[in-house]
Amino acid sequence: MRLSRYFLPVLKENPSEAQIVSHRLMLRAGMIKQAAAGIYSWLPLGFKVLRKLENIIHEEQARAGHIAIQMPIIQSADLWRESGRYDDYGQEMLRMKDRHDRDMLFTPTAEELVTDIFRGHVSSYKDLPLTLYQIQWKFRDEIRPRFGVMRGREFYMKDGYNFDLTKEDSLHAYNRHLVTYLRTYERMGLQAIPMRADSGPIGGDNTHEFLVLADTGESEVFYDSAVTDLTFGDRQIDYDSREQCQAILEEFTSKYARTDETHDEALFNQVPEERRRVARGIEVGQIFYFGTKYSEAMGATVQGPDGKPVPVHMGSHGIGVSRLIGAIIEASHDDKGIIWPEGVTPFHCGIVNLKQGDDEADAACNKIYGALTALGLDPLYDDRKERAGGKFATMDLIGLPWRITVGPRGLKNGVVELTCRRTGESEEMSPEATVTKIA
Ligand SMILES: Nc1ncnc2c1ncn2[C@@H]1O[C@H](COS(=O)(=O)NC(=O)[C@@H](N)CS)[C@@H](O)[C@H]1O
Repeated sequence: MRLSRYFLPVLKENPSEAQIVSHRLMLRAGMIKQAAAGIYSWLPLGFKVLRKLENIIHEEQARAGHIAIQMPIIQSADLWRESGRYDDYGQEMLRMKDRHDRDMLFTPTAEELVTDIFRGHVSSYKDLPLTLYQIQWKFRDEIRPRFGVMRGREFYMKDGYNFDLTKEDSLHAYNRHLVTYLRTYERMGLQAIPMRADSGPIGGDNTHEFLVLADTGESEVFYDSAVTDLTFGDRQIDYDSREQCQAILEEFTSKYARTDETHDEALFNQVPEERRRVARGIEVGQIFYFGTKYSEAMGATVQGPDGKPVPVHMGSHGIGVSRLIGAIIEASHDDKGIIWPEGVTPFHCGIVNLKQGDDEADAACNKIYGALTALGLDPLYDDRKERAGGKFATMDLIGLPWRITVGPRGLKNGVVELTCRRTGESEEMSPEATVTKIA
């Protein structure tokens, strides 16, 4: 992309309404623009990152054999009356009436809707196991939306729902989701620690939240520091193997790690004192097992092996996709701006022309741009007639992992400068060498 033809409305000043660094940087880098309290327009740079996160989530859900669907964002209240949640859900639910005066609502989550889809089409245990998921906008009328996309009212969520014949089968689905989440977050450059949590309005008594440690996190967490040494890496897991998925659950959740809602001081004191940590975290996902809570209420049964109807065992599993962008920035920034992990960066590298309009410099930039694009990499070429300092400041602010700086002086010696955003280190090399180095 050439910056002269892009739409990147960066801000020079820190917006006064931003209280945490991710909110401040998302506004300054021209990623979002507030449309109303807790509701944002996603501008090109932010929207590009959102789609990168979506792609990673779809890949990891497919790897686990979960099937993508798309459910509506406006739902009928009737389904929620069947489960009894229409009244229970409280003021967070945005309710409305259509022109025929029918009660409708803006989906805060979709257990009822997906159960209705299931009960209408699946009737035999032979069709199980089945996990359906979507990545879809949600609305929760938070009393105090704040911190930008971190606690919005309209937000983007991956929500997945598993349907199984027995509790054991459903707990395997739970473990399988834990495995996919560990790999998903690591691919985004994050360490998200699974912690015992409270199930809240979703229900059930078995749930883990995934938290990214951050001083600005809304959740208070208590954990054994040994959990921060755990990494999933590129393990090859057989997602159908109960033993392998159970072993991952035990490896990543046997040490003490809990949110304040489930914290147990006595248990915590059994952790060696030098390993006890109290901190704050950002909840970027949660997985639940809630048995037959919705299937019994809504008559979602299958014919069991003995021919008798069995209400299916279910769980639901969410990832806060828009919140993740804030979490990644909280975990990866410096005083000059964002530092995108390579797996989620909006552009692979920036190209800065120090003398736009100079034939040799322009030709070199176009050549590098063409070579990177031919390799499937996505460069952002700052071809504006702007002084170097302003171009560097923009590149640092938007946080691309690499910057290639091209100027007439360097070219006379056959070199350009390659700078790594994370370390700030620069190295002179030939234009061809920079392409090879960052490909
Ligand atoms: N107000 C909000 N703003 C941004 N992200 C949110 C908000 N509320 C929840 N989330 C994100 O959405 C994730 C899933 O939400 S949840 O309530 O825990 N789970 C569910 O809704 C389940 N139905 C998952 S299918 C949370 O872990 C969090 O990362």
